[in-house]
Amino acid sequence: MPPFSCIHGNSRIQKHKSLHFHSSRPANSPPFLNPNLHLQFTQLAHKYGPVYKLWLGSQLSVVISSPSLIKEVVRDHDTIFANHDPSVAGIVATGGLDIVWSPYGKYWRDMRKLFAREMLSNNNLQASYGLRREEVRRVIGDIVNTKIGKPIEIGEFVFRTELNVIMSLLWGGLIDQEERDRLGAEFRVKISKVVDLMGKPNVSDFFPGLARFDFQGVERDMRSILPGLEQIFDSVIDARMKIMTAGDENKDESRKDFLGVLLELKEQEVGKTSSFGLTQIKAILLDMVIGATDTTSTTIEWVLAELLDNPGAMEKAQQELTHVVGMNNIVEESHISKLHYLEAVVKETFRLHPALPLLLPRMPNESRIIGGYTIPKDSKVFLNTWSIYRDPQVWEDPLQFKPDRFLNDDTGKFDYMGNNFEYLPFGSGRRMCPGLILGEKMVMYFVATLLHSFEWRLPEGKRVDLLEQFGIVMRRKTPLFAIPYQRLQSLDLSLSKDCFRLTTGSLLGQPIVLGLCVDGQ
Ligand code: HEM
Repeated sequence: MPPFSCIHGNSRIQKHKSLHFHSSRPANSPPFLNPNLHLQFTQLAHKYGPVYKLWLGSQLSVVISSPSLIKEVVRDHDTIFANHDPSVAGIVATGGLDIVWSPYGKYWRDMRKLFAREMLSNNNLQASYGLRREEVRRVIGDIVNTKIGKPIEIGEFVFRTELNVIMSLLWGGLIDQEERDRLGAEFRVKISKVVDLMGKPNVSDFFPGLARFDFQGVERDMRSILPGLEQIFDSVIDARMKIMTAGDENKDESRKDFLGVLLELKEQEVGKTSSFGLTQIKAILLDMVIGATDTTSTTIEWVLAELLDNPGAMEKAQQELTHVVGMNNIVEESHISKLHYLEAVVKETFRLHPALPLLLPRMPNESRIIGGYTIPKDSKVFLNTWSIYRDPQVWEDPLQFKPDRFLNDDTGKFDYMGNNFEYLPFGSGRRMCPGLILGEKMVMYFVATLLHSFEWRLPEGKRVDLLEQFGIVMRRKTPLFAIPYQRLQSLDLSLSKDCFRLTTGSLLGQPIVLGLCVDGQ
C-alpha cells in the first residue's frame, strides 16, 4: 500500500494560483492508502471536492472527479494531458514500446493508426467475425457436453475464450487447435500475473528514487514472467516468418492477421534509421492481449453477477433474445444491433463496475489550470470515473442496477465515444481506448450467446456478492460460480471448417446428446 500525505481539496487552495505544496508530511495524516484506491479517492473527494492533490510517496498526484473537470483535461487540454503516466511494472513489461505506455508522439501515433487500420477497420472486423464465432461456439459446445448442471467459474472460462478470440485475430491459424489450447492455458496464467503486477500499488512508483531497491519485488516478479511470455511470442513469430519466407502465404489481404502486418512493417523498416523490430512487435502484441482479455472477461463476469442478482432483468434480457434470435437459431453478431435491452444491461454494468475505474493515469507535459487550479507538469493525474458513476447529483439512484436508464437513447448521449463526460467506460480524448468497437462486440456477442443458450443459476445456498478488488482492471473480489442449464433444445453449432451439428435434448431432467453429424452428413 502506498504511503500518502498532504491532501489539499479545492476548498483549501487558492484559485488561479499555482498550488503550493507542503514539502513535509503532517504528522496526523494517514500513513497508508486503502488498496481500493478508487474508493478512498472517492471518500476524499467527498471531503475535499472534485479536484484535490495529494502526495503518493514523493509523487505529486491530483485526483479529478467531476464531469466538467474531466472534460477540461481530456477535451480542452487534450494534447497537454496526452501522456499516460507509466508504472514501473508497465515499463519493465513493454519497455514503453507499446501503445498504452509509449509517450505521446510520432511512434505512438503511427502504432495506433496501424492498429486501427489493420486490426480494427470495419472490413477486418467483419472478416474476423468467423474467428470469434468459432471460439464462442466451441465453448458453448464444451458447456453442453461437459458442464450442464455443474458450477462453472465464470471469469476463468470467459477469459480463456476471449484469449482464444484475440489470439486468433493476432496470429490466426498459425498453430493447430491442440497446441493453441496448450499455449492458451500457459498464456492465461502469465497474462493474469502481468495484469496483477501492473495493477499492484508499488512503492517504486511512489518513490522513484527508491525504485532500484524494488522493495515489493514487483520488478523481479515481472522479469521472471517475461521470458516465458517471450517464448510464446517467439514461437508464433517464427511460425509466421517461416510461412512468409516460403512465400506460400495466403495473399487475400482481408484475411491477413495482425502479426503478419507487423512483420511486414518490420521488413520495410530494415535499413531505415527508425527502428521497428521484434522488441516493438512483442510489446504491441502484449498490449493487445492484455487490453482485450481482462477488460472483456471481467465485464462479462460482472454482467452475469448483476443479472443473477436481478432476476427480473435476466428474464427481460432472455425474452428479448427469444424474440430477436428465436429458439431455433443461435446468436450471430448481426443480432447485436437489435438487442437494445441487453445493450442497456451491459452499459449499466459498465457504469456500476467500470473495467478501469480511474482510466489510466495521465501526466501533463506542461502545467495547466484546470477548474481554476494549477496542475503542475509531470504530476500524476487520476480521473475518477467510478465516483462520478456513483454520484447522486449525476445519476438518479446511482447504486441501483437499472438498465432502463439507458433505453431510448435516441440522441446517442450514452454511447461509448467519450463525448459525454458523465459516462466514459472506454475513456476519452486522444488516449481513449482504440479497441472499443472490438471490445463491445466481444462482450455483447458472448453475453448474448451465454444467455440465449443457457439458464444460469447460483449454486445451492449461495448469494451473489458484488465486492470489488481494485487493480488496473477492477475485478470481482471473489470469483463468480454459476450453473448452466440448457435453454435451447437444439443447438446448431456449425463451425466454419470442421462443421458439426450437435442436437441435444433432455431425458429425465438430464441433458443428452441426440446426434452429432460431421460435415453435414
Ligand atoms: C470491455 C472492453 C474494454 C474496455 C472497457 C477498455 C477500456 C479502456 C480504457 C478506459 C482505456 C484508457 C483510456 C484513457 O486513458 O482515456 C483503454 C486504453 C487502451 N485499450 Fe482498451 N478497453 C477494452 C477493450 C480493448 C481491446 C479489445 C483492445 C485491443 C485489442 C484494447 C486496447 C487498448 C489500448 C491499446 C489502450 C491504450 C490506448 C493509448 O494509450 O493510446 N482495449 N481501454
